[in-house]
Amino acid sequence: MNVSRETMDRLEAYRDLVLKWNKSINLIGRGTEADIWERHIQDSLQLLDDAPSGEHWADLGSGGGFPGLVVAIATADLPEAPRITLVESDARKCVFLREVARQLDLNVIVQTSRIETLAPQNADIVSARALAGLDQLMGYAHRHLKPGGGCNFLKGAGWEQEVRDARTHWAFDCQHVPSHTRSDAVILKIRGLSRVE
Ligand SMILES: C[S@@+](CC[C@H](N)C(=O)[O-])C[C@H]1O[C@@H](n2cnc3c(N)ncnc32)[C@H](O)[C@@H]1O
Repeated sequence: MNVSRETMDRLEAYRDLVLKWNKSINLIGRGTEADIWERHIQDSLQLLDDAPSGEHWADLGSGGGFPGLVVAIATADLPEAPRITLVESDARKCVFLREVARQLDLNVIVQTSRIETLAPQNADIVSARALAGLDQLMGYAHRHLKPGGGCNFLKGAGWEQEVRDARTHWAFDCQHVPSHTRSDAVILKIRGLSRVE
């Protein structure tokens, strides 16, 4: 996707910080370092279609910041950049996330917390990648979504079965968009999420 020179500079600075900190904290798999641009950054940028200005976006289990911090960087220059909350239980990863936000001057709040115990975030959009199966993910997201809000999940192979399984406990509309970065992956856009009684 096309991004401005300023955004590209920030993304490159973020990439360098991930690679530097990855020597001491497990932010991304070592085997994916050489491929960080496509495998992690471009992968996360795919969610940008759903980052309208002025909204609250909560990214669950952010790890090293994928996809939430990438969305924050790519929207930083919008007149009303979305407010982005990164939820991560690992305190060391949160130190990293805060340091990136400070260095790149991002509109980001980092919550060092388990998703299940954090006060409801009332988010317009909830995102996650590589966190949990869809059924469990919906339980996490439901707690933090405002009425009418939606979920954008990056999902790998097996996503169709996950959607079928999740329908046991959840009612929802689901659109899937094929990933540009991985042939077996999709972006799942979930709307109208409610618990099946
Ligand atoms: C496999 S990593 C994925 C990280 C990132 N989303 C990515 O795709 O690179 C999952 C992350 O979620 C965090 N996590 C797992 N369960 C959590 C929970 N219940 N509450 C908060 N964070 C959690 C872990 O500490 C870890 O950093």
